[in-house]
Amino acid sequence: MKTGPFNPNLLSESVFAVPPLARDADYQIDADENEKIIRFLEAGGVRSLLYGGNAVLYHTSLADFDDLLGMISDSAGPDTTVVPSFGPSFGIASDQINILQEFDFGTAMLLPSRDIVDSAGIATGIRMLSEQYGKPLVVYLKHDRWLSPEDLKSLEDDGVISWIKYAVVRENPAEDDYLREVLDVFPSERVVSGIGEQPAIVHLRDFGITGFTSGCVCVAPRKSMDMLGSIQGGDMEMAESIRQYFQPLENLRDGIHPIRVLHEAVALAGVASTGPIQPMLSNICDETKSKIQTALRTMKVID
Ligand SMILES: N[C@@H](CC=O)C(=O)O
Repeated sequence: MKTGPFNPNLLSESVFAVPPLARDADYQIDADENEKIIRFLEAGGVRSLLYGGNAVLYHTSLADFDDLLGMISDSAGPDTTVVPSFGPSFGIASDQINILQEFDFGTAMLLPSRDIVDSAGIATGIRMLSEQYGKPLVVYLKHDRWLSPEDLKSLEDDGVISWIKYAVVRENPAEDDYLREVLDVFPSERVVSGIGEQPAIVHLRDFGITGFTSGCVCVAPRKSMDMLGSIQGGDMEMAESIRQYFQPLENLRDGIHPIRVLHEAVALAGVASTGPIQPMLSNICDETKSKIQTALRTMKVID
């Protein structure tokens, strides 16, 4: 794993893969299977990994968190940057920082929660957690106006934000007043589109933000990296064709459940055996599996 302070220049150099987390039959983190996912991504050119929602870290125990950090530190290649996520509750986040401090990650992302929070309180939480960690944190904007632009600006002025994952889902990503307000107070070079390939062209081309995160990259890393390169090189026709390439799987994720479908898709694509998913989620049924196989065939990921 690449260690040392997080370098924001990396945000434009690789798609940020957001992998599922493989577990064995006893629900323990399966280091071998997770390493297969990491090697597959690295072989496709990916150099940035974000363990968060798709790894269901919202529900992880402190012991699992420790195992996870050990596993990803050991498994990621020397040129691969890894960002783990923690939280979402303040108390758990604070306990997890004690564990994070035993490892050499450049930053970590606070998972968002919509319940029992308000903007000023979230800002206080981010400030205190960053101070405890001694490093700036990744802020995950998943819900509209979760953090006001004023609070964001004051956090940026205090130097506690590493970068922002912007993932507020809009029917039309081109119409997004909150994203414009965020970009009025925070540098676009440190904002990453956080909803996969589908809104990435609009976010990068029209809003000028930097890179994108993706779950689907875990079944076709080279394609997703090519999409990033096409957008950056101004070949929007190619970028659009790759966006459409990912649609069959993304449509299933949108229609059923993005995390549960990705967890199985990675297994059905033959990348690694992902095993049982972390409770409070459940593995998908056979009917959904066969829909995923059809999508993967359309994408030519499997025969
Ligand atoms: N939610 C997106 C990007 C990751 O955060 C996905 O899973 O594709």
